[in-house]
Amino acid sequence: MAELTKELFPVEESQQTPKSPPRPAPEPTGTPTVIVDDLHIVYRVYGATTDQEKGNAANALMRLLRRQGRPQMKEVHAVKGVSFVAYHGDAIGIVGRNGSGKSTLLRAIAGLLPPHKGAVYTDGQPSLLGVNAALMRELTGERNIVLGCYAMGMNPTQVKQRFDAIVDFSGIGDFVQFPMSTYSSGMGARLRFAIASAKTHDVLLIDEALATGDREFKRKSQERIKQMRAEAGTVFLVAHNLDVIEETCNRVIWLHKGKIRMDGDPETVLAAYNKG
Ligand SMILES: Nc1ncnc2c1ncn2[C@@H]1O[C@H](COP(=O)(O)OP(=O)(O)OP(=O)(O)O)[C@@H](O)[C@H]1O
Repeated sequence: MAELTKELFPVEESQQTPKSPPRPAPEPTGTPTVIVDDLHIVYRVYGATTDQEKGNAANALMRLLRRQGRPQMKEVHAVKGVSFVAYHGDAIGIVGRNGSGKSTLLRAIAGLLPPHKGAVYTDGQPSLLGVNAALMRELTGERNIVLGCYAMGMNPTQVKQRFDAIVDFSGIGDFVQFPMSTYSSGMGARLRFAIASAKTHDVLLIDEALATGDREFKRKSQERIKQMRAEAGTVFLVAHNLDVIEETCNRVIWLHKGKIRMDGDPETVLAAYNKG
């Protein structure tokens, strides 16, 4: 998740505007699965300092004294009036600079963040698969597979049926018997993806999950995403690696400072994004 100081690489507005007018989003291909209607997400950060308060001893002392009273509150307007409709079979890549609101949008679609204004409607249960997805580090891979499958609504017979395939797909081998705290970040990400993709999801939200796997795992996971699309779910994918998005998605949404700058086919949107 990004931090407050994310806007590290601002560029001129004029540089970011695509030369050709944005193409409309692709024609609907199925029934709507996710409707995002004028969505606004605002974070409230307590104890934040203002610009005038930074940087000297007197201000630091004042801050210390003020903390005895009510903490200061700062609002971060992370998503600003985003609207779109996603359909069955869509794999939508979300691109944008650091801090543009990609992870926030995914978390809002997953129902983890309440809208400040507007609404998200989903047909079916959205599942968010992020690099920090909730597996338990102190438990073994085996235990996490079993608990993860139960958490996704499988019964014991289904868990037994899928267990070996999950271990195979993750490629972690004998490490499955060790606590996840002994895994590298890539191994953890692979296991998370293997568990989450063992089930057909109505709406699967993937946040950078492919970024840490090696080349072979990336190839396998792209195949799996294609398969999930074919099984009529909707996939959202946030990744900084644009090749992954180009190869996996049929549609791309470009977020800029919390707003949609472009929504359309990958070729057009990524070309404009790369120029920006
Ligand atoms: N928990 C939070 N509390 C306060 N502000 C937050 C929080 N999470 C994100 N933000 C702010 O919201 C804005 C959007 O952040 P977000 O993480 O959604 O962007 P992102 O596009 O996913 O960034 P990145 O590419 O770096 O992951 C940023 O200004 C960020 O600082």
